[in-house]
Amino acid sequence: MLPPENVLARDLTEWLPRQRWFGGKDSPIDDLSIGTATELLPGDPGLHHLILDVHQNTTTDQYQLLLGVRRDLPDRLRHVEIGGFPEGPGGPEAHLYDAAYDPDLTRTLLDDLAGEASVGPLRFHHASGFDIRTDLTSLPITTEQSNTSLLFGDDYICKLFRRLSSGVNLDLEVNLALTRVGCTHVPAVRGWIEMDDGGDGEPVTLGLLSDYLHTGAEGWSLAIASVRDWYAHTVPPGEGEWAELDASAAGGDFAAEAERLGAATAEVHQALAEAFGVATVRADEVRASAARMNEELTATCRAVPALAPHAKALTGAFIDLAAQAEPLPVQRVHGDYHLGQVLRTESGWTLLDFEGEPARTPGERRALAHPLRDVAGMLRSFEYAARFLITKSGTVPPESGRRLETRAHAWAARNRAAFCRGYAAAGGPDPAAHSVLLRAFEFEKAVYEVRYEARNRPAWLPVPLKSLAHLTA
Ligand SMILES: Nc1ncnc2c1ncn2[C@@H]1O[C@H](COP(=O)(O)OP(=O)(O)O)[C@@H](O)[C@H]1O
Ligand SMILES: O=P(O)(O)O[C@H]1O[C@H](CO)[C@@H](O[C@H]2O[C@H](CO)[C@@H](O)[C@H](O)[C@H]2O)[C@H](O)[C@H]1O
Repeated sequence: MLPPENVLARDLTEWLPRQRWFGGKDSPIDDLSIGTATELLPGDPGLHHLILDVHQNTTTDQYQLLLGVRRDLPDRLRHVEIGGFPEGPGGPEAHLYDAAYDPDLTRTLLDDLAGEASVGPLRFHHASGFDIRTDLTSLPITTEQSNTSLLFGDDYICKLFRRLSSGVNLDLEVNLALTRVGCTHVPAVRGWIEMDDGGDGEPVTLGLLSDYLHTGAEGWSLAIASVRDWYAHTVPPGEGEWAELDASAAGGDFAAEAERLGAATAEVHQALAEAFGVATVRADEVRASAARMNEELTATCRAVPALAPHAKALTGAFIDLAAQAEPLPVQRVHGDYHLGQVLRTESGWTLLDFEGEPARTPGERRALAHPLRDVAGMLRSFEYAARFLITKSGTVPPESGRRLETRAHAWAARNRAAFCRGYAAAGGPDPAAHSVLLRAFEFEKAVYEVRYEARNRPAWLPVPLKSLAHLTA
């Protein structure tokens, strides 16, 4: 049983803005209502699937929540408690909580996927001919995420999309299409959950079950380990400045991996072109894109004044793009490409999360783009990795800021070059031959990052700002 809608809506309005994956943190919630409520498991504990309609300013976003209801809430679930009902002097009789963290309830998802269940408006599917194991216990992963993913044993990862959009989810669509054309750089899709109608006749994807690559190491962690080694690599007495050190001599050099990652990226771009086709944008459309990049810059400077000192240099890159505009080939791309979206397994690099940037509209995320847009995303990520330790921790050697900055720059430059080399050698458009386009894409992404960090992780804001200070100097 659920509490009255107004009580539930009140509790959720208070709880939602504190969630990492909530995309509307920069303005208050004007109204919240329950779009659909579907009972997936009756009893105590009980499981309900909710779609929340969240109204902010002039927009309404839909979020998905698995709501658990228990009479007694064990301590292990206290941190995900949302509220309780009915309210009374003796405390609530039942507790409401985020059921993604409750393995007693999430096993229902595997049962429903295995059985291709239909429950109310929810449809569960498995990949044709694949038998889903149902004897696995879930564990939520703890990385920085826009969605919530559950590990089922060592076998599967189930991504539950938090903010929903109408139509087939990009991640599902792209993964299925890449698998169809034989691309081995994505994990196999084993099942998905969708809802009949998002209000406009289109289905809405709610979840995606894929093979869990349990031997994989995240690109971000590998890169950070390499940067740490690079900072710890000390100069033998009397042998000069850090800047003169040979980065290849430091333990944990990442350049060979960066090069292989560049090659895998080019192969995925070719597979995306094969699966979805290639189009051409006219020169005037490229000029319009450059103008949009600049408008975004202006708006972001207004929202985050710390960006303003870099505005002139950024505008210069967008003006150069407009001035040299020519027709460009465009295709489906990753759209939010960074080191947290790639896993190194024993057989090579795997790409994850084709959903595009969470702060963009569904239309913007699906838009075709020149493949160097993804290359620019990864170059930004090398900048982030190089500067993360300087900005975020006090554990780096006690050297002066200038020397650390020099060292950060050397790591980023080495890995940027290796990635681009691998990308071009594997048949991608040569980044060196498109420097104006690449710079504009990189600055566009940096502007997005400044806004993203200001909204979601203010403590990270100095990371893109410091890198911009360097790139625009
Ligand atoms: N198939 C997989 N195998 C192993 N780990 C995965 C897999 N898919 C995702 N992950 C891990 O989960 C993290 C978040 O996944 P991602 O799809 O990027 O979620 P989000 O859209 O919420 O950012 C990844 O950075 C990776 O560490
Ligand atoms: O992975 P998501 O699809 O949720 O992407 C969003 O969050 C990312 C951070 O988790 C953010 O990426 C930025 O930070 C990364 C380090 O954490 C860095 O490697 C990226 O280069 C940087 O852009 C991403 O921009 C955002 O859309």
